[in-house]
Amino acid sequence: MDLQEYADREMLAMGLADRLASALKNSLMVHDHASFCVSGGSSPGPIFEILSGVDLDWSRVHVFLNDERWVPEGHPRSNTTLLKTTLLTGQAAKATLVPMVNDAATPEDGIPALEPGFEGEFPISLLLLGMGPDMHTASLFPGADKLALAMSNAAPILVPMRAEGAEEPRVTLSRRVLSEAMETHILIMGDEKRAVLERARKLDPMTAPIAAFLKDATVHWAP
Ligand SMILES: O=C1O[C@H](COP(=O)(O)O)[C@@H](O)[C@H](O)[C@H]1O
Repeated sequence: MDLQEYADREMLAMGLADRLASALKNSLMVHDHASFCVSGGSSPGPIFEILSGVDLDWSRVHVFLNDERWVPEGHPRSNTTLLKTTLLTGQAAKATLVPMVNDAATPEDGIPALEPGFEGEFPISLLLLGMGPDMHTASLFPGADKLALAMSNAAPILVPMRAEGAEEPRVTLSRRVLSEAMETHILIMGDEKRAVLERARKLDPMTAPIAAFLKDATVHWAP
């Protein structure tokens, strides 16, 4: 694991946005499109806002989430709404969004129509992950009902997930497709998450799902 520390959150947002933009440009030099898989939640908004103004060929970038909360678009907890309002505006409005939610009643009902949208997106060119204070990443929550399936080598692309720590049913990309990404960055902020990450490094991925991604990742942290 490579750790990149920043003096504050503003420096982190600028530094990480710059790293992600460079990685996308490099990927577009050698591939017809870049698949950019991003986290949701409360942390990445400022990075997305900076990235949305970067001049690159967004028309060749396919953007999708690590995971989604099974809520309608426009809901305050919708990761898709976060993406649409912070990243997919300005220059980046030309990017293609691969949907991770639809109007089916449950993730189980919705997944069959969503999975074909991911054809041609793997391996992921550039992966941005977050981490919750319970060591979950994407919607790979410790103790979740389908965690064993989602962490297995035989996992499908998308896995429905329910967990005590999650407020609503979720859909998540499986560990298999996330861990094959060409380049991985992890965003964490605050002393609590830093301490949690240090603990996670010593644990197995079924207890600390973020541990499955640390080996080849760059972790970006600010107080
Ligand atoms: O629920 C989620 O949580 C994690 C961490 O989010 P944060 O609010 O603590 O930054 C996020 O990476 C994931 O995409 C999201 O669905």
